[in-house]
Amino acid sequence: MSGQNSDPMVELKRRAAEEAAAMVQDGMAVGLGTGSTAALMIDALGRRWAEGLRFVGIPTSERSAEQARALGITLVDFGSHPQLDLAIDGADEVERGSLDLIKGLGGALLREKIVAAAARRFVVIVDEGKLVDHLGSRSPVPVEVTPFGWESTARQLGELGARVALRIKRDGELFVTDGGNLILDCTFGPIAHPRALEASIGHIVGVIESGLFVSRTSEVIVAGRDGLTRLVAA
Ligand SMILES: O=C[C@H](O)[C@H](O)[C@H](O)COP(=O)(O)O
Repeated sequence: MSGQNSDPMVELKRRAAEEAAAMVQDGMAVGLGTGSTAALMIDALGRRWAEGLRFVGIPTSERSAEQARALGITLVDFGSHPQLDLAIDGADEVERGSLDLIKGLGGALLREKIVAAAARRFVVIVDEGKLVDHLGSRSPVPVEVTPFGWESTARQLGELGARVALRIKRDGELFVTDGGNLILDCTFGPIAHPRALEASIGHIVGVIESGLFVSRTSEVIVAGRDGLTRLVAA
């Protein structure tokens, strides 16, 4: 994930990632997101670590833990750090205005949501293609469910109006999360009331967590062709 890339959008994402990484200060406890954009941010933090910055990180996935460990970053857990100063992560969709999110196309939504909920500030880094007027316009809502009874859980998600697909990897194997669970990708189309939908999904037995992140975002750094824009929730 590190190194230079000639794709101009990757370069812009790298700048957004560096801007977010610059928010980390000595002594902070920092949530480390998951995905291609978050990986650029962890790389940027690795460079700052090499220059002498010292902080502790809680990773949102085994992938991010491995990357951070390889860079020498000290990792901790919630036992010693139940509250974080800052969490930085990517997203699959960002709703203009509210800055509500869909996350979890990479399958890390549960740990990401726990980390975001534990952080005083939650900063999101995306390219401009992730901005939408209504969540669900392009992305399904990933829902993490227990393997036991997933078919029944899927049926109930379908009753909320979703087209439900069990996530399968390219090699044909089941996608299993870091927590040993399954993902149901739920296509609702444009979502008029994300908060109500998040609550309805959360009430279904067998659901562990959904990828709807409502009222959690402090700031979004958007990488666009015209440069970086910082958005704060309306
Ligand atoms: O589970 C994955 C995460 O929610 C990612 O933050 C999200 O999928 C965005 O990833 P990327 O930066 O690779 O588009």
